[in-house]
Amino acid sequence: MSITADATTDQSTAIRARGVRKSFGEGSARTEVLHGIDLAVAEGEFLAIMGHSGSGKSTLLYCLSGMDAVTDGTVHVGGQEITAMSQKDLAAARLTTMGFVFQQVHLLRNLTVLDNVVLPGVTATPRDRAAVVARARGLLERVGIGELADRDITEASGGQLQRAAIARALVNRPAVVFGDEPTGALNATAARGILDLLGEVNAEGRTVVVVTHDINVAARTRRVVVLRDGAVDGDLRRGADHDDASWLATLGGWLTGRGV
Ligand SMILES: Nc1ncnc2c1ncn2[C@@H]1O[C@H](COP(=O)(O)OP(=O)(O)OP(=O)(O)O)[C@@H](O)[C@H]1O
Repeated sequence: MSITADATTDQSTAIRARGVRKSFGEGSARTEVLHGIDLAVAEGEFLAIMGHSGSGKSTLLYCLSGMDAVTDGTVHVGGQEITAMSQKDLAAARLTTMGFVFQQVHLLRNLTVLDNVVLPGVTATPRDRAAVVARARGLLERVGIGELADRDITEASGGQLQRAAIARALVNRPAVVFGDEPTGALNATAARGILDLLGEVNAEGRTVVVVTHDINVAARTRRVVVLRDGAVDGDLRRGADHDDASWLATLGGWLTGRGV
C-alpha cells in the first residue's frame, strides 16, 4: 500500500481534512457543495456532524471516509493520505481501518445475518475464515442478536438489522466508525439501543463520526460540528463539568443559536 507521509499530521489525529472542496456536475451545472473544510478529529473522539438538510453533511462524511473523491484538498485517516491513494489501496484501507453504518442497512438479502457480517472479514483476510466466523458470532452476541446469526435477514426487525450492520462494521476491527443517520430509520427504543452500542464502540477506543439531525444522537457524542452551506459554522465540545443533562441543554441552546 502506498502511504504518503505527512509530518504535520499528528499520530493521534484519526482524521484530518484540509481545504476539502467537493463539486458535483459539469460545466454550467457544476455546483460546489463543500467550500474548503478544515477539520481534525482526534483518535478516540466521538463527533456528530449536524446542519440543515443540504448543508453538505453526508458529502463531508463520504469525503472523510474515501467513499467519495474530493475535488480539492486532502484527507488523512490514521496518518495516511487517503486522497492520494489508488482505488485499490483506498478500498483496502476502507475495508481494514474504517467501518460504516448507514440509515438504510445495506445487508445482502440472500445471505444469513452471520454471513453478512463475515463477508467483509473474509474479503480482508480470505485465509482466516474460521477466525472471522468466530469473531462475527462474538460480535452478534455483543450487539444482542446472537440468536439470529443463522437466520435469513428478512426475519430480523429494523433495530436488529442495524445491530447486525454495526457488527459488520466492526468485523475488521476498524479504528474509525462512520455513521450516516444510523438511527434515522428506527423507533425511539431501537434507536437508544443503537446509540448505546455506538457509545460502547467509542468507549473501547474507536473514533466515531456520525451525521445526524437528531439532538438526542448528538447529545451522546462529545463534540458537535455544525455545517452551513458547505462550511463549518460551529464546533462545540462537551466540557468536563457537563453532566448528560447540562450537555444536552448547552447543546440545545447552541444549536438554536445557529438556527439548527
Ligand atoms: N451525487 C450528487 N450529485 C449531485 N449533487 C449532489 C450529490 N450528492 C449530494 N448533492 C448535493 O449536495 C448538497 C449537499 O448534500 P448532502 O446530502 O451532503 O447534504 P446533507 O446535509 O447530508 O443533507 P440531508 O440532511 O438532507 O441528508 C445538496 O444540494 C445535494 O443535492
